[in-house]
Amino acid sequence: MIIEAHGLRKTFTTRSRKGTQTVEAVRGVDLEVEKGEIFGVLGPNGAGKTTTIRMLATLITPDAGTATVAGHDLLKEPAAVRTKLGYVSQAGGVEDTTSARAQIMMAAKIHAMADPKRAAAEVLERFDLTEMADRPGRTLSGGQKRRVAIALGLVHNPPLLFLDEPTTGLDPQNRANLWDRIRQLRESGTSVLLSTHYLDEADALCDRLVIVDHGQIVAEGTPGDLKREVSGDVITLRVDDPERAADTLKPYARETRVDEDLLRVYVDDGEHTLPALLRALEEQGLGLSSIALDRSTLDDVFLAKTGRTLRDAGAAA
Ligand SMILES: Nc1ncnc2c1ncn2[C@@H]1O[C@H](COP(=O)(O)OP(=O)(O)OP(=O)(O)O)[C@@H](O)[C@H]1O
Repeated sequence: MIIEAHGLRKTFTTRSRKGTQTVEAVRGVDLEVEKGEIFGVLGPNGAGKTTTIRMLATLITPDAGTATVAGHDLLKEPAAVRTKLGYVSQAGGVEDTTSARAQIMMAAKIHAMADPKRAAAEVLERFDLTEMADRPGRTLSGGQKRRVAIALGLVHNPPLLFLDEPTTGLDPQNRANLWDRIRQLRESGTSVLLSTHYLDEADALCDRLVIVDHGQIVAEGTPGDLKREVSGDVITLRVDDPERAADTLKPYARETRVDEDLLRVYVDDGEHTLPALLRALEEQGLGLSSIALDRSTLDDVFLAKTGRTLRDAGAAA
């Protein structure tokens, strides 16, 4: 196990002229991350993902809880933990005026590496950055900057890398490219803990994940397990009277959910259930304007656990 955390908590108190405001950002989080896996923390904006990562990366101290990170006690041996991890923040931390090479060499020196020049050259090559390594940071594209940020986090070859929302703001091509690079990290033996509010990212990239909402874990497992737990298929119907349609279709479904004029029907086998559903609606004289059959997604898991979709919860799914 590369991370084992129990009961992590963090409350922020801010004081302003309007008074004191308290936010319980993380409310008792347990995490177990295996060596060599890509582990995801999926949740909407403000769910507590960054706070959780920052606690595990020794950047802020938990109010309660214990953790062992890369073999060291988080609270008693923070300096030792720090030598074992790379941390790439949401903002990325790439400077505008200095070159990627200079920034990475500086990071190598901070980590007291024997040959900073060589270490920088190696990691630049690994991330296909050699060609643009000597240009000022501001001249790099969004995708290139993100690669430099990850290279900065990896220059000392840590066994564990934290990536806070690594692909936010990237176009689809750069996202796919970064996903491949994160997978390559796993292949080279690096354990990765990443946060994301993208369902497809968690689904495509993570070996296991937790879904967090309001500072708590609401579900945990492999993407496949989580989706199976919710149900096999989702039939989404646009009907005249969704509440009455839900009552009509209940006998055929594991679960039904009404979301404004949409009715979601969770079933084991959509293809074979669909004809019976259509007959039942027709018998009840319920008008139907559209129908879709999909495999359940992680958003259905989120919906089942929290009563909201990730989209409703404020994330760009
Ligand atoms: N330093 C701070 N002071 C006060 N409140 C904070 C601080 N840091 C985070 N919070 C609050 O704690 C809650 C959790 O924030 P956090 O950044 O961990 O969420 P997140 O899941 O990473 O969200 P996002 O996806 O938007 O980054 C939010 O309500 C946030 O406003």
